[in-house]
Amino acid sequence: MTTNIIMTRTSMEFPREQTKKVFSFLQKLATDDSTPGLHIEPMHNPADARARTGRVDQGYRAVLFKLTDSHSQPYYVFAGAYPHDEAIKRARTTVCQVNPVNGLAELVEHEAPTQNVAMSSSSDVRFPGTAVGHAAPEAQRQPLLAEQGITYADLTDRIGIDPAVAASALSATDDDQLQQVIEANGENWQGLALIDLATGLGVEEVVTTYSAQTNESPEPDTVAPTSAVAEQDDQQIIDAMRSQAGGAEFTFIEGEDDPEFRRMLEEGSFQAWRVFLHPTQRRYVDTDYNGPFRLTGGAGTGKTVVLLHRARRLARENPSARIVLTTFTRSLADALQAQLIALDDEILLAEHLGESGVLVRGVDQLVSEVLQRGQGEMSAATQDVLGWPWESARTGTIDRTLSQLAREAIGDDLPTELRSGSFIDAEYEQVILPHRILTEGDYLRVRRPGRGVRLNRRARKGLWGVITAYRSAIHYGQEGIVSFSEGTAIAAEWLRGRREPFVDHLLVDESQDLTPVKFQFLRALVPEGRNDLFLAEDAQQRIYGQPVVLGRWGIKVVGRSRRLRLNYRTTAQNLSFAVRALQGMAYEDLEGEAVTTAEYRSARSGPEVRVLEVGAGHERAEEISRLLREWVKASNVEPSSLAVLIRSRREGDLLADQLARLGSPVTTVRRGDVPATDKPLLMTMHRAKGLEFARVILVGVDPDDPLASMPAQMRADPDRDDAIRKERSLIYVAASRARDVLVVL
Ligand SMILES: Nc1ncnc2c1ncn2[C@@H]1O[C@H](COP(=O)(O)OP(=O)(O)OP(=O)(O)O)[C@@H](O)[C@H]1O
Repeated sequence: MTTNIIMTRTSMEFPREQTKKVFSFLQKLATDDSTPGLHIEPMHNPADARARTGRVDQGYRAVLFKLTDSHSQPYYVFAGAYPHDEAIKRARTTVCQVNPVNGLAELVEHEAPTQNVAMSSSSDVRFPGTAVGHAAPEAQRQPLLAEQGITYADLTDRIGIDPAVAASALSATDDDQLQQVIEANGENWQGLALIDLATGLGVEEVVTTYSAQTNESPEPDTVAPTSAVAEQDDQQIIDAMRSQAGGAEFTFIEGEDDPEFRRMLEEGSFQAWRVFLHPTQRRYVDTDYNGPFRLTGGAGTGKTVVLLHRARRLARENPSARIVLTTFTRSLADALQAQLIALDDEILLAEHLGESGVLVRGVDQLVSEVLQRGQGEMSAATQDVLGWPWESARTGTIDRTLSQLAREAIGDDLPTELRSGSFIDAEYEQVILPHRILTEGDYLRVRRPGRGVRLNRRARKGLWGVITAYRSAIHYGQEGIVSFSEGTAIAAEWLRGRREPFVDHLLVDESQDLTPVKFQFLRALVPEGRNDLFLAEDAQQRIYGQPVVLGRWGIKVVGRSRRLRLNYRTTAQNLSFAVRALQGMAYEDLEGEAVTTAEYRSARSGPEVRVLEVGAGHERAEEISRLLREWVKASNVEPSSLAVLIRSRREGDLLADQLARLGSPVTTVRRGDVPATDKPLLMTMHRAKGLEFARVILVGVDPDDPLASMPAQMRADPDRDDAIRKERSLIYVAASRARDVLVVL
């Protein structure tokens, strides 16, 4: 008989070489559970009579739970594939149930996790008889959770955590110990709830997050918590798994034709992010907001994943909606589009502004399209931005740039330290363009909050002289050719004057890198309303531009902005190395609020970050070549998931030549897409933004001095504090690209 398969979030984590066999096993199981060779067998003396094992190959077994619904339809919960003995042990000791406290479906180990976590003798927490460990010298420290006032009863009676797990968790005195408890218990909702508590989330909020009721099941009655696990019938468990809250851990494969199943078999891989969202991520995907909403979160917390799911949700709800998904650059937008298709290959993609479906483009591409649409109608907009009426405008290369003119500025009105290209470009983009300043008088009066350097009257006059020279250069240059930032401001003005909007819902990734004119443009692109603007940002990953406060540029965020805290990408070791680069530096988000890293956590652990001291030049290239060869040989990593990240393009080109000569050729990634390749990748740290790799070699970074790799000319920037902030962010961005292994040279 055809069976339904229910997959669990962590069930797909088996060695790569088992993938084909496991998929083939699941395919046969979905067709008929009596297929010869599957060997679906019950257990001797199991903790749960529903437990079964099935034969994947000679040495591997699948762990399953067989449920039968009220129409006698069979369901198999696939709980993973393991070497024979481990599979038997897991099948005998795991229970499939509805948690009696919170109504969530779960697979729990019946035996207490045996943790050697030290228990504090000074704790006033009462542990049950199964408590583990004894007071060690180190245990004089306060247990981590008790320090926040969290009690055993909070964990077990209010949140629903297993008593033995709660006891072990309460005795952990630091993050590492808590991590051990979480890993020993299998990566389930209980671990996620403990991570949330450790990041400072209150018990009440954790109760709300991990509860079947508060996550609005479509049929709340059917997933009501039961008082006795023994009374639960299979239908109850199936309903709990099918509820919205259950979707964080369980997914239903409805026969062989199920699209996710089909793609899993075709692609030979299973991607958890497409299916299992953290309850907090799910909330930001599904909630409607009356106005702009801002989602913040550290590197790898799944901001992009939320945006993709949200775009799909909006598109499914209203197929005629015009949805735009945008980000800082064109290549990141291309990557977003590829991920969107990976999430849903049937999604309707739009080609142009104003079409139904999801249009995925970089902000500059959107600006170009708007300028194109406005041909012949731009005179009011160009008048407001540049001071003369041009019917049309398009972006292009300006003959005499601001930087050149600043360097050439004569006379003593412009102090030498302000003759920096990056400073005057920033002044133009951050102050002059967004305020639409057209005269010296306006510039002398304008307030410049957020700009690090104060300017007196004389300096402002000097700078205005450069701006005037620049604007005459464009005026007398090729008519209608403007820079990208000018084009963005002009497009924003033109959109403001139009009645017919092009967009219903706008979703923006990497918002921290956008300039004020880009925010003005985005605000003008979508009319105010329900689900109009959804911005994802991480202030600590800002490696371009200047700090921006949204409210100043017409974007009024609705309610309190929200934060994702759980890092899905990197191991705890890599994350902790990455955040070290930010220490001692203050960061503010798009609403001017301070950002800290204290609450970031990773659910996975891995090897320590290796820091190797090697000389520059040939020695360095040899070390990298040795590491890459070693990694390529390891059978479980694709060469293209290995990356070498370096500070400058010039250094990168040199290194690529050296590596080729040493017999370790790499593919250098410049602008544009990441090419398909069977070689390891080499790129600048800037270029790696938004990407991720299994293993990373970070070249030329000193962990004790994150500014050591900062180019000399940047140290001389008049806005030095901000340049330093960005340099630290760059190391944070680069180091947080590594999923499993990070080596720093
Ligand atoms: N619910 C989830 N289940 C499994 N994996 C997830 C989940 N959410 C995110 N991930 C994975 O975590 C990684 C980081 O996700 P994503 O790129 O969305 O994070 P981000 O916050 O946008 O990161 P960054 O700001 O560093 O670019 C990806 O590999 C993604 O697939």
